[in-house]
Amino acid sequence: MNAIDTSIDSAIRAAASAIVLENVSKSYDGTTQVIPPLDAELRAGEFTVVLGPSGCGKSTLMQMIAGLERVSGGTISFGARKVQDLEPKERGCAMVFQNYALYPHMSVFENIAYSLKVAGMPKPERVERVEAVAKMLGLSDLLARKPGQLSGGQRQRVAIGRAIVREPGVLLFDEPLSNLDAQLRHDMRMELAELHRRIGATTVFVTHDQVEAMTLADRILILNKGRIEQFDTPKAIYHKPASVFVAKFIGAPPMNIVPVTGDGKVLRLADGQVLVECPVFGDYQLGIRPEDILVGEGPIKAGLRYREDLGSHAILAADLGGNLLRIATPFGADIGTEANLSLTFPPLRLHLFDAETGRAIPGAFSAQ
Ligand SMILES: Nc1ncnc2c1ncn2[C@@H]1O[C@H](COP(=O)(O)OP(=O)(O)OP(=O)(O)O)[C@@H](O)[C@H]1O
Repeated sequence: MNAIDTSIDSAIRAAASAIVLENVSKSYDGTTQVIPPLDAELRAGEFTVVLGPSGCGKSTLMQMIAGLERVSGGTISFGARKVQDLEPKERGCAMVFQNYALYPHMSVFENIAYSLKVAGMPKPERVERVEAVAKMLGLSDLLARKPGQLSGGQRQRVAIGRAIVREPGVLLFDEPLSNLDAQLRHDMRMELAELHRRIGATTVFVTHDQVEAMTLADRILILNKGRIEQFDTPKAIYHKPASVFVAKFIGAPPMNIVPVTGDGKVLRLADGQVLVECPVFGDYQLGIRPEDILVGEGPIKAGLRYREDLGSHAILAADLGGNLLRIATPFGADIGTEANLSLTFPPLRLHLFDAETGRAIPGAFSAQ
C-alpha cells in the first residue's frame, strides 16, 4: 500500500461512527406500521448485515438510515449527531444500490470523481483521491473506459469506488450483488470483506441471501415484519437461534422443527415415540439441524423417503411420526438399504422453543 492509499484508509476509519436507532418507526400510510418502534446499536466500524424475507422492511430501514425516507418516529444518531431530520447529503453516508446506475457517457475516472467535482474539490486533489480509490479496488488500468466496456463485477467495483471516494463514515449497501452471477457474487463477497477490513467504515448491508449474511457480517440483524428477531454474530445466529423463525431462516436445509410434548422426563411426538430426555412439561417445538442427527444406530425410528447425493454430502428426507425430517450425512456414509432409519438426537445439539411464541428456551438441554 502506498502513502496515498494509507491516507484514504485512515480518513475513512477516522470518520466511522456508531449508528444508534432509538424508537425508530415507519408507516407509509399512517395506519400500518411497516417498522414498529425499533432500537438497535450498530457499532462503529462494524459490518452489519440486515437479513429477512421479502417485505420485512429491510430496504425501509436502510433508506431511513440513508435519509431517503423520513422516520415516522424516533431518532437516528451517527455518533453524537442526530441525523433523522438531515438531508441524505448532510449525513455523511454513501450508498450502493442493486441497480448501480453509472453515468454511461462518463469514463470510470469521471464516474468516481463526479461527487468530488460537484463538491468543488480542486482537480489535483481529485485526481489523487480517485487514483488511490481505483488502486484499492483494482481499477487503475480501467480508468479511461466507459461503463459499457466493463464486466458486471468491474461495474460494481466502480459503484463502490464512487461511494467510498468521499470517505464516508457510514457505508450502506442495498442488495448490491443480486444482479451478479454466482461466481462473481462469490468474488465480490471476498472483495467487500477485504475492503471493509481495510477501510473500517461502519457498514450496513441489506440482503436476503443467508450465505452473504453469514460470510460478511460481524453481526446479523434478522428482521421479521419490521421487528428484530435476533441481532448477533453469525455463529450465535446459527448455533443459538433466538426463535423458530431464525432457526428456520438460516441453514440449507434449515433446522428441523417438530412439535413435541414433555411429561417431566422425556419429549415425545404426537404418536408417542420418545425422542430425548428432558425435564419439562407441556407442548414445545424441538429443533435439530440436519447435520447434527446421527444415523445408523439409535432409538429414534424414521422412514426414509428419498436421498439426494450432492457430492460432498448427502441429504436424506425421512418421515418422523408425520413430520418431514432432513438429515445431512457425509458422502458415502453407510446408511444401509433399510427403509427404516435408526437415529440419535444428541441432547447438546437440540434446541427447545415455546410452542406458542416460538422463542428459544435456553438451558433446556444442560450445556446450551
Ligand atoms: N413507498 C412505499 N409506500 C408504501 N408502502 C411501501 C413503500 N415501500 C415499501 N412499502 C411496504 O413496506 C413493506 C416493507 O418493504 P421493504 O421494501 O422495506 O421490504 P424489504 O424487506 O426490503 O423487501 P424486499 O426484500 O422484497 O426488497 C412492504 O410491505 C412494502 O409493500
